[in-house]
Amino acid sequence: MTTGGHGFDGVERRGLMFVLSSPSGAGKTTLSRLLIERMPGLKMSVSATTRAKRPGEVDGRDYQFVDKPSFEEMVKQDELLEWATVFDNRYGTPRAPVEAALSAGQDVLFDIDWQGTQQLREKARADVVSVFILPPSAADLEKRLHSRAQDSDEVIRKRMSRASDEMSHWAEYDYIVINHDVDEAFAEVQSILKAERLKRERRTGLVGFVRGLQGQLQG
Ligand SMILES: Nc1ncnc2c1ncn2[C@@H]1O[C@H](COP(=O)(O)OP(=O)(O)OP(=O)(O)O)[C@@H](O)[C@H]1O
Ligand SMILES: Nc1nc2c(ncn2[C@@H]2O[C@H](COP(=O)(O)O)[C@@H](O)[C@H]2O)c(=O)[nH]1
Repeated sequence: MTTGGHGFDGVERRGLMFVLSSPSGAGKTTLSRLLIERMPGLKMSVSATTRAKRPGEVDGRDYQFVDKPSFEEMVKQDELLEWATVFDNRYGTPRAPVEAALSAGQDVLFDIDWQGTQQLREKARADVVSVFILPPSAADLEKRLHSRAQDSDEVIRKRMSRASDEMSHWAEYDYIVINHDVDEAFAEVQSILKAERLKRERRTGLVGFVRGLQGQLQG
């Protein structure tokens, strides 16, 4: 995968893929929206899904809503960077917008499950930074799913019964954030992104930058 661009301090670096996963309702969407609003240079990956649109969701903004045959065609044409079946629906990451953003020097934010994260890691280990969001308690998780008021009791029951399964993958992630309070969890996730942007190994322009500094010192 081609990644490239400039850091905010003018030093070239490879773009990164910033992944948030969690059991349903722990707060990925909330934190993703804040990150996109407040972190320049970060672009949201809009997934394709076969699930029904929730009230208030907008096609192309929240998801690309597609039917099953269209999803299968995307898989067949290798248009998805990763895909998985989650809660009986298909979800996948369209490849082209991610590659375009990374090539343009942007970082890309993903709200995807553990299966998708594993697939991204297999494709681009060095460029994936993964964060697992945990709820403070099971009771809070259930309360959040109800307070979102967008899923039926049956759907919420299904999501609660899958939460333990999803959570069993926590140790595969680079960072773990417990979302007690949105502002605190946001500050933690933001710090992770800021620090990862400064990692030496993805700052491809550092050698030249330091040589330039040394030249100035000698000259
Ligand atoms: N720290 C928090 N305290 C209280 N409520 C929260 C907190 N974080 C998120 N919420 C609320 O919990 C609900 C679920 O959050 P959100 O939709 O962000 O979860 P999610 O992880 O994206 O879920 P899904 O995987 O189902 O898309 C929302 O109503 C959101 O406003
Ligand atoms: N592997 C992928 N998982 C995805 C993708 N887009 C979303 N998701 C995950 O699905 C569940 C349910 O989402 P919801 O919007 O129906 O509540 C959640 O865990 C998402 O992270 C994707 O492209 N690939």
